[in-house]
Amino acid sequence: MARQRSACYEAGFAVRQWIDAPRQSEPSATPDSGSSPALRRALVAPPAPPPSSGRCPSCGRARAGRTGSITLGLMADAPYKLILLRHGESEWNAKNLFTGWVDVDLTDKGEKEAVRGGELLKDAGLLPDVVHTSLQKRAIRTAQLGLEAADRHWIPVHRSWRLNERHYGALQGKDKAQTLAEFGEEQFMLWRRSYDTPPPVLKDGADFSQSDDPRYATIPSELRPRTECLKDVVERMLPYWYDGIVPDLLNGRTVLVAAHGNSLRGLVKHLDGISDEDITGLNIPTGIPLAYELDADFHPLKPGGTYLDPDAAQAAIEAVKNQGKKK
Ligand SMILES: O=C(O)[C@@H](CO)OP(=O)(O)O
Repeated sequence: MARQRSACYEAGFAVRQWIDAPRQSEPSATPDSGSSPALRRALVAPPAPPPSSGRCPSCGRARAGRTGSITLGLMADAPYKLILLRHGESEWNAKNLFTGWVDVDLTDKGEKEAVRGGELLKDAGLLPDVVHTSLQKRAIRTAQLGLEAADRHWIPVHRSWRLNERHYGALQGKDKAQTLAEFGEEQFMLWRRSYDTPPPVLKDGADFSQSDDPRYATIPSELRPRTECLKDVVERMLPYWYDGIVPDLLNGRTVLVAAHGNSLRGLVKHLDGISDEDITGLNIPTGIPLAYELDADFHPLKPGGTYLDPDAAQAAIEAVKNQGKKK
């Protein structure tokens, strides 16, 4: 897979600078706050910067450096632990329908996959400290079932529409095999897997539109998707990666992201630096945790991460790939 790290990496560097800066809203720790001298030094004194930290390795621009921030004592060292989990089989996965933002539930099989996902986490000793999900039932329930199985049902939960499945536009509710037969393989694959060709727009108020769904009422109209290609998903997901998830990683938390086939494809593309061409061939299986260890610049130590059940993942990836061909 070709690595491609340009605009996104730049954005990461910019956000890293923001993260490194002192935050107005956090309580300030001062030398008078009653802590031990060693703790006070750790909180207040800037650490000696590592030799390579003066410049961004990608663009050569000067780094901001971590100076005098009260977050210093809270920063954890890499590697950071991140687990990605696609929801278990949904009712519309089972029916082979384009789903997108339609809020369908898990099937019995999907519930079992979610529980198994949690058991895999427990067996691997990879216990999440915090979970991030979309606003969609299939991801929310997968996270709950998986965390119960791992005995981590009590950890903090954060949800964002930015982790939602890709909005499938006017294809939402359509049968994949019929769509393939009607439009031909080339058009079908362009809509389904190309990086930058969205399906036709789904008009507000049409069947399977979410225009009146109260959970999306606070998204400004111009940001609310009516169709999306993967590029659109990456663009709306990355702000949440940087603002919602990266701070948890920096604080040393093991982070579980329970989301969807295409929002996770977008995140994997970003993490692994996969090119726009190569991402068309990447499919994510339902219910099998994908674990990453990330270095200080949030690059995977092992490209592609590690599926906790690699054999099952391989079989499930093939099944996702061939979905349109199902009769
Ligand atoms: O229909 C959908 O929303 C997605 C995920 O189930 O399908 P695909 O894998 O075809 O992108």
